[in-house]
Amino acid sequence: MSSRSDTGTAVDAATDPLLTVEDVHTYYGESHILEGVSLAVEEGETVALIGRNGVGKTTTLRSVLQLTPPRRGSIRYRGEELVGLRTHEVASRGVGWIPEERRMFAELTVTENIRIAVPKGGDVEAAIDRAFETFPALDERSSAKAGALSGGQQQMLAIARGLVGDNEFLLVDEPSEGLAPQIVADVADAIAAAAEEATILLVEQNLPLAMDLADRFYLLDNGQVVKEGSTEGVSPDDEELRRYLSA
Ligand SMILES: Nc1ncnc2c1ncn2[C@@H]1O[C@H](COP(=O)(O)OP(=O)(O)OP(=O)(O)O)[C@@H](O)[C@H]1O
Repeated sequence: MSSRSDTGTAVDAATDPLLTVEDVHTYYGESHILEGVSLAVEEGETVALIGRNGVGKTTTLRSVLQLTPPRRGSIRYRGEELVGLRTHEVASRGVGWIPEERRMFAELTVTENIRIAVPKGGDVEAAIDRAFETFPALDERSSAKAGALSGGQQQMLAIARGLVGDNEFLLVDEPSEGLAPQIVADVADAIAAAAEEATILLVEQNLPLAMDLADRFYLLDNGQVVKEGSTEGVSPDDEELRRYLSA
């Protein structure tokens, strides 16, 4: 939509979304996994990507990161085309990835893990202080080896590492996977804290969690978006969503 200012100049009232995924087709070999996925994430939003196992949620994140480059379609970040870039080039634009397996250095301490996630030239001590401020539970375990942390604490550390990596946009894959319900609540708090600092595209099969954390959602099925909308007023018991999510 565009409007006119008093001086009569055309002003673009709508700004581009931070991330625009348009008609993306991604394959593993001959397997056509994403069959024309389109979605958008506005700056400051948390958007959930939901859907049952194997529908293409992780593949969507991998497509954005150019880990599995799409064969067709467009993915724009701040208006710039990402398709054709290398993954490190996407990362250097401020796009961080928190994969399901929560990559970290098990033999290093919590503090060391955060320290090495700070980009070259960054203020390491300030970044560590800020991470511990955002995630006090990590502060309490600062000298523990990452490998000795609980699953929930490891997830928190993975999110903290994503944030200190100077990322304005985080792709978070299934943070609640394999965690006990009371731990999931802590991880939800950590994501909510991260959402204060970054825009988030969150893959999550835990519907109540996704609805709680996200402003909007996209429901994927068989490599296509079949439903999207605001999470406001959507019940985690929503029958249609549940039907799509049950295996
Ligand atoms: N490296 C790969 N090579 C071939 N097929 C793959 C590969 N990775 C994923 N797939 C297949 O692609 C499809 C989509 O997988 P994807 O991981 O994107 O699903 P998902 O929605 O994230 O589900 P999940 O929660 O199980 O990860 C699945 O059928 C999966 O078996």
